[in-house]
Amino acid sequence: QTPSPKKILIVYLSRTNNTKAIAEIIHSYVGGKLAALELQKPYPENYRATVQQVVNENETGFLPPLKTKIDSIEKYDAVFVGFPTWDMKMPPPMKSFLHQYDLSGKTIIPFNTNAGYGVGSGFDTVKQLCPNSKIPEGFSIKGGVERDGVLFVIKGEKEKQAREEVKVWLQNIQMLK
Ligand SMILES: Cc1cc2nc3c(=O)[nH]c(=O)nc-3n(C[C@H](O)[C@H](O)[C@H](O)COP(=O)(O)O)c2cc1C
Repeated sequence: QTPSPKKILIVYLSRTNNTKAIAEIIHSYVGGKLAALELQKPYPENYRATVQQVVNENETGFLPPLKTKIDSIEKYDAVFVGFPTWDMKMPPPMKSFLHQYDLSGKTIIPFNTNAGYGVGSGFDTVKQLCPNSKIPEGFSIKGGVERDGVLFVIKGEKEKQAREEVKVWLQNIQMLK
């Protein structure tokens, strides 16, 4: 595969590594820089406590401060943004990222993993928070079900299948020649 000539950044949030695995698959096709979003104050280990905190943050519109800093965002033409579905929405830390950096004029490409309920309002929120960006069709795939103790699943056969689906998607949105 010929990588796209664009300068690419792949930013992702991942708690149990499923979204990270998709980020790495995308990276294997398009190259560029990979960056994990880390928080100044990480979420609790406990799933239920995390869900409760996220529900509260969504209610109040709290944007958790990020530890991750992206150097010279202006040099990137295309920014992939990957996040799990949390509370059927975009997780607050990805909202922090999209608020903090000026992404106008860039192509912003969303991707997602979820427990089988889909992306919810996550991709719509990308459109709302990046009104001056070009936003191609996003990619979403079933990942883990932490509620039921199912954590990392993008491995083995599932990883192979995800790799094929990602390739078709990247071709459709013309990020792969
Ligand atoms: C706080 C929290 C809330 C979640 N809410 C949802 C949800 O509303 N719908 C859904 O399908 N999955 C939900 N999930 C499951 C994750 O989206 C799924 O496990 C995803 O693959 C995790 O990605 P990661 O491994 O990159 O962290 C939630 C997970 C967490 C931790």
